[in-house]
Amino acid sequence: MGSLHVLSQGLIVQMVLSSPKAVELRLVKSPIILPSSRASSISRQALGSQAESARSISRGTSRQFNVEQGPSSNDSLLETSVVNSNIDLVDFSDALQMVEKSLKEVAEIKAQALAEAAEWKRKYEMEHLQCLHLENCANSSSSQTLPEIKNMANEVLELSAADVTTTGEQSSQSNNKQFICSHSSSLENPGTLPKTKFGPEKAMFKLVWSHGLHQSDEQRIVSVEFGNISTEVQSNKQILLVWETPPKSVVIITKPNAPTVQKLCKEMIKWLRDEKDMKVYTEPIVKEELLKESLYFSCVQTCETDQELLELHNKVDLVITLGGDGTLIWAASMFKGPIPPVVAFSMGSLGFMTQFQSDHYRECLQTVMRGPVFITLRHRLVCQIVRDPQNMEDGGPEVEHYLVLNEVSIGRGLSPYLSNLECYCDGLFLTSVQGDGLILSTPSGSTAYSLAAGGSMVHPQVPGILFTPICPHSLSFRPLLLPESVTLKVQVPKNSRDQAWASFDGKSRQQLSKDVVMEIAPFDLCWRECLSGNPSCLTFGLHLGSTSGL
Ligand SMILES: NC(=O)c1ccc[n+]([C@@H]2O[C@H](COP(=O)([O-])OP(=O)(O)OC[C@H]3O[C@@H](n4cnc5c(N)ncnc54)[C@H](O)[C@@H]3O)[C@@H](O)[C@H]2O)c1
Ligand SMILES: Nc1ncnc2c1ncn2[C@@H]1O[C@H](COP(=O)(O)OP(=O)(O)OP(=O)(O)O)[C@@H](O)[C@H]1O
Repeated sequence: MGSLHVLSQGLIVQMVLSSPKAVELRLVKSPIILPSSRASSISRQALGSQAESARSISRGTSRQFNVEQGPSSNDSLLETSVVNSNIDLVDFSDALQMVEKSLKEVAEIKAQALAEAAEWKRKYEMEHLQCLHLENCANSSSSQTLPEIKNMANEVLELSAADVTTTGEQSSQSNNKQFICSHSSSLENPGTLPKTKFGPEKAMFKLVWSHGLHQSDEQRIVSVEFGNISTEVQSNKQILLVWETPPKSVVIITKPNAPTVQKLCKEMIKWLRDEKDMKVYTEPIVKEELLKESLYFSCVQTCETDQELLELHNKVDLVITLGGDGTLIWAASMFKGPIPPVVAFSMGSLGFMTQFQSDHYRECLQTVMRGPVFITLRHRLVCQIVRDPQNMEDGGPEVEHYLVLNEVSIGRGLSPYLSNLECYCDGLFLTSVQGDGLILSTPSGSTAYSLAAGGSMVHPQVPGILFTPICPHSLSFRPLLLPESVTLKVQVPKNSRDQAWASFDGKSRQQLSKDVVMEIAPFDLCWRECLSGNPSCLTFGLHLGSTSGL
């Protein structure tokens, strides 16, 4: 059988492959320490002439070394064997590299297959859930629950997710980019648009992991299942949005009653229409104001009905906000499902989430429209208020739901008493909050009200729900950071002295009396959207820098 010599710390060890499964190690000469310079010069000289014979050894042919002759062997014999050992090591290392490369290829193919399988599973599950939901609807017209809302959202997605495929197959196309999703891969002929329910004006884009400078920074998606992406290592990467077809339509959301904002809005519309040939949407009230100024603005599109507003995400490629954080929150609240990428220009007082300078809007929009650009994916929470119909006096809706980008806050309102809120996490009793109230916040909202109440600042890429008490009475209660997968329930107990009030991103105050239950869960369309490759992806907070703002 074959034998291989290894020089290790001055010892020559012979590895003898005595049978296909057994390797025997023999110490054949010890200790011989060659000066490294000498050994390497011998190696270099010998490499050319010995290479072929060494290769034949590594291939398992019959060449043998004479070093076993023992102490009587002369120096040149030893040097030759050392040289041969080095050459063997080179070949051995080459072979190992080939094995490693093959293993990597196999792992990549496996990851692609897993991703594909998971996507099919996800589609099957979505269809299954849809069927269940339709059956439920047919069986009863009872009040909606949170999972039902999610199902409805999924239905919206399913409608939108025709003709799309996910990541895997494209990943080999680029050496330094890993696809998260694409929604153009089903296009057989790149010149034709896919048969989706989106208007032809909707642009195509894909999301890719942005790699660092080093090859070792590569991330691989190993599992793509029901809205969850698992990677081999934790993601610390920015995500790149790459346009596959140029964006063609934008909606501009403006802060009201601000003359500078109105002025810029007009200027921006003209630039987008005349120089970029873009379709521009605004809110109806903004269009009315514009038309008072000039008939030129009759080209501006708007959403007159609620239904049109619901479908806006299918029509626009970008959302532009002109205002402060409040305007960005307002823009988010307009979209009940996915949100197209948002470019937020700072024209407010603080502008924590509005990082683009309005003075340079042309350069900025040009860069965004050209792509690729970094994006931050931000999650929202869906909050549902469920009222007991028997205790309802005014015949209002039994179930109401709200989407928040920042937080839902529950407080004592004008009541002089401590508020008392029973909190459950995934159905299990968590705690009873006694104090001024409680804030349930997203990582985006962690820098807003929650921060003022002593909560931690959480980077938007860290998934979680912040559970922050407001002025807690008990010293034993502290802010918590919960996983984003949980569903929280908050209830005013029967023995509470007064009712509570909930507000959503600082708006839409709702009374929470003792019969009311409030459920809060992540509105997890975000990743799901990306994965399903929906062109109207819920990507949020487009930015040009390499860091996302905290
Ligand atoms: N004590 C407080 O700090 C407090 C009290 C009530 C509401 N708020 C926050 O105000 C938000 C509503 O904002 P608005 O602009 O419509 O109302 P607003 O006009 O009253 O502004 C509130 C302030 O909060 C800032 N802000 C909003 N979202 C932020 C975020 N994610 N990170 C950092 N700062 C943020 C705004 O820039 C603004 O300066 C609510 O969601 C709530 O978080 C804070
Ligand atoms: N398009 C809109 N329609 C109705 N209300 C809006 C609209 N845009 C913003 N608002 C509201 O106007 C208020 C002020 O807007 P915004 O927060 O953007 O300005 P600001 O307070 O000057 O800036 P900042 O939030 O950065 O301090 C907010 O409460 C917001 O909800």
